[in-house]
Amino acid sequence: MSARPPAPYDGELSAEELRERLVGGEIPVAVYGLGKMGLPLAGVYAETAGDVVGVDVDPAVVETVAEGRSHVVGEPGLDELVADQVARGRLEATTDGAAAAADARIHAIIVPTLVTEDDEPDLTTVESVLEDVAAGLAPGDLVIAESTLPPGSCRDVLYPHLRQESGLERGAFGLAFCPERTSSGRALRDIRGAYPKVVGGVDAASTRAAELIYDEITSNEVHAVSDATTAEAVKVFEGVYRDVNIALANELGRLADELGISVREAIDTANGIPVCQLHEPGPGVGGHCIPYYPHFLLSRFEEPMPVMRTARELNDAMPSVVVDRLADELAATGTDLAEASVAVLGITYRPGVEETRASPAIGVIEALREAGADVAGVDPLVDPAEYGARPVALEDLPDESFDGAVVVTPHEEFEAIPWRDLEPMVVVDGRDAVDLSGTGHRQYTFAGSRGGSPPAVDAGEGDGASDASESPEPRRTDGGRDV
Ligand SMILES: NC(=O)c1ccc[n+]([C@@H]2O[C@H](COP(=O)([O-])OP(=O)(O)OC[C@H]3O[C@@H](n4cnc5c(N)ncnc54)[C@H](O)[C@@H]3O)[C@@H](O)[C@H]2O)c1
Ligand SMILES: CC(=O)N[C@@H]1[C@@H](OP(=O)(O)OP(=O)(O)OC[C@H]2O[C@@H](n3ccc(=O)[nH]c3=O)[C@H](O)[C@@H]2O)O[C@H](CO)[C@@H](O)[C@@H]1O
Repeated sequence: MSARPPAPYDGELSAEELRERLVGGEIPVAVYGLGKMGLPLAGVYAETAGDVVGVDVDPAVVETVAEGRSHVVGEPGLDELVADQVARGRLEATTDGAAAAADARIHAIIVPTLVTEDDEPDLTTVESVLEDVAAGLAPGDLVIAESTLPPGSCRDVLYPHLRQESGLERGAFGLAFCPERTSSGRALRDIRGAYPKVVGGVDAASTRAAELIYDEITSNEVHAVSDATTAEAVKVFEGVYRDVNIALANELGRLADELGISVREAIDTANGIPVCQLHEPGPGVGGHCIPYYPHFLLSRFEEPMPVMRTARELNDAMPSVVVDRLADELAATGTDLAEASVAVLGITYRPGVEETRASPAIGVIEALREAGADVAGVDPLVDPAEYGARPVALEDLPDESFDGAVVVTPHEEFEAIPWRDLEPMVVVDGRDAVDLSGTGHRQYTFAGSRGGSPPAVDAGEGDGASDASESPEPRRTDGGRDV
């Protein structure tokens, strides 16, 4: 039986030896999860370490990668990287996680960590990967968790689970939390070094091993923190910061009508000093990062967290806020929302990203249907029918006649919408993404436009000139739900 490859954790290798073995392809790596983040990560590990097996439970994903193709859309450079690394035998793919674990010495976990219907962190997917890893774990191995986790998970869940299932003693293998600070659409750039890489181990040897490995992966610095829990907190804090600040922007955006200004213009101007970094108002917060991370704290600890809780509730209410604005604007034209036909433009949570988890469009569709409206959906990446909206192809929009539209996620394909050819309607633009001046449509831009127009500008006026004295009656600003 051939000797096992060098061990990254047990300290037998000096720092220099570990680096040499890693870049020399002598330390096999398994990456569990080949999704929007996992496939780019596996590709970068392959270009660095040269002996990588990607594991995924989806046979279609594995088949695609094994053929040297990427199933992830909208990631510059990923198609070429996967094709090159697979062709050179540096990257393989399998559904057999236990077999991959038996051969690997580094085990990187990057599968989804979501929340249950009760907003409890859901680690079942991570735990299913732990079963595979434990089946092949050997003394000296290093396990790296990249999936975002509630603080304390490596110490209290992952490490005990791995010890119990593998039968290995404490100190026989390493575990470090090394969060993915990556955004869809720029994953390779981020993983290769856009930001410092944070690493934190369950013990000093785990931190050391992770530090040495990521020093080869990233061109940026590697920031070793005190322990795994600190590293887990860093990642969750980044997300919570964003959720709370988006909520603040949304709360300010809702004031635009009563202020009679463009809050977006005011935010852009206020952000002209470093101490102020207000975020973008919008129709809500989607994706499987930001809406979930606050629950990794809210559900786990006794200390009251009113700011995070209120921010989450406020962001969750935003789809109803924009639908209320549509109802008001339609009423101003004599149309009852309950009798209206409405197109929802953009179902995914961000432009160009094929992801609908927690997308604000889902809340907008639900609120429109609850109001009795006839709801259509337009999206180049997903089928609106799967989200309760009648699918309409972008090119068929001129053949339709809607009373209203809500711009939720402005895919770049929407720049081709021939607004002048569409029947006049009320358009609620949640992202300040369209300029309908002179088109005959009645536009309401949530929080106003960057150009300085307040939210409600009749297309006929064109320049949006108005002041508070002309602003409409103060509106109910909580989406019909007391926040
Ligand atoms: N997407 C982002 O912007 C982002 C950014 C930073 C961090 N993250 C973290 O990375 C995690 C993964 O994100 P993603 O966007 O790659 O998710 P994704 O949904 O795109 O991909 C997850 C992949 O894991 C596979 N999978 C599920 N269960 C598995 C199992 N037991 N074994 C092996 N594979 C399994 C799925 O088939 C899928 O291909 C997130 O939950 C988050 O914690 C995501
Ligand atoms: C490494 C990692 O975990 N990366 C995550 C990833 O997050 P993500 O891909 O989930 O995308 P986000 O950009 O956070 O957007 C989430 C939702 O919030 C809406 N939004 C956003 C900003 C704003 O000012 N106003 C808003 O309304 C937006 O429309 C969307 O629905 O990248 C972010 C950096 O881009 C990171 O910070 C974030 O940790």
